[in-house]
Amino acid sequence: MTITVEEYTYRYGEGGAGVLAVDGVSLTVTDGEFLVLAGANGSGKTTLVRGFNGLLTPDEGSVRVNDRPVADDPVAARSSVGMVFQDPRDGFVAATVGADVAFGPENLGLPREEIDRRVTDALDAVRMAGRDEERIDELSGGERERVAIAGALAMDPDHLVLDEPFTGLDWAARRSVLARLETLDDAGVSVVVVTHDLRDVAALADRIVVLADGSVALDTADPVPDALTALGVRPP
Ligand SMILES: Nc1ncnc2c1ncn2[C@@H]1O[C@H](COP(=O)(O)OP(=O)(O)OP(=O)(O)O)[C@@H](O)[C@H]1O
Repeated sequence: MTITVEEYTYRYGEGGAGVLAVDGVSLTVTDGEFLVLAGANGSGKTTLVRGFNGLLTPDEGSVRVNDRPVADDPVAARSSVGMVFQDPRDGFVAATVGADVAFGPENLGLPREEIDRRVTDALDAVRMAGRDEERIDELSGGERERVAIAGALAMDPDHLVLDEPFTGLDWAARRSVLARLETLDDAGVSVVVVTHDLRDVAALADRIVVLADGSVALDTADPVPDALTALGVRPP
């Protein structure tokens, strides 16, 4: 179970004429690996991870998920790679918390009891237990982010990618989500967390990859604080 990125290059703009956002990145995320992808604003982190499940198609290079090219089977990639973005305002498909988290598992055609079990479990992990009936448009920003994380957890993906997941989360929710990520990681799920602040995740990370100007500037299990600072990343 791996995500394999080879020479991923992506340019924004009509026909790829604009900004070169990611410039030939190669990266493998293995089974049960906890990878932190860091880098200053605009270094290409989001553009890179959006290719992991086919939300973006690279102009050059390729992404394979579990040895299958994403371009050949984007539907398989989307169920295998769970993805959560910061400020998931437009990402909700239902009006209430429980219905939204249940939507993914329902589409997998799972039995009702299994769906209910996953929804309960995922809401518990983000400290939203018992709030199934609440309307998403009446939640705070951090609560909405927690629902989005629960939605990804309920899919039970092989890989979980979280783009700036902790920014809006209070300390209790943050600790709870981190504990769940650790459990999943121990169970063999690979976890990719995008951040420019390593304090929350340094203890869990197996490896830290730092992007600068769309390229890999650092790929290490044991980063030197000065090297991180120089790349615009706050050390743990
Ligand atoms: N929709 C877009 N249209 C044009 N350029 C874009 C678009 N999205 C991102 N870019 C540019 O691509 C580059 C990489 O952006 P990206 O969002 O991948 O960086 P990031 O590392 O995730 O940044 P941040 O830490 O701010 O989230 C930046 O120069 C950015 O201005």
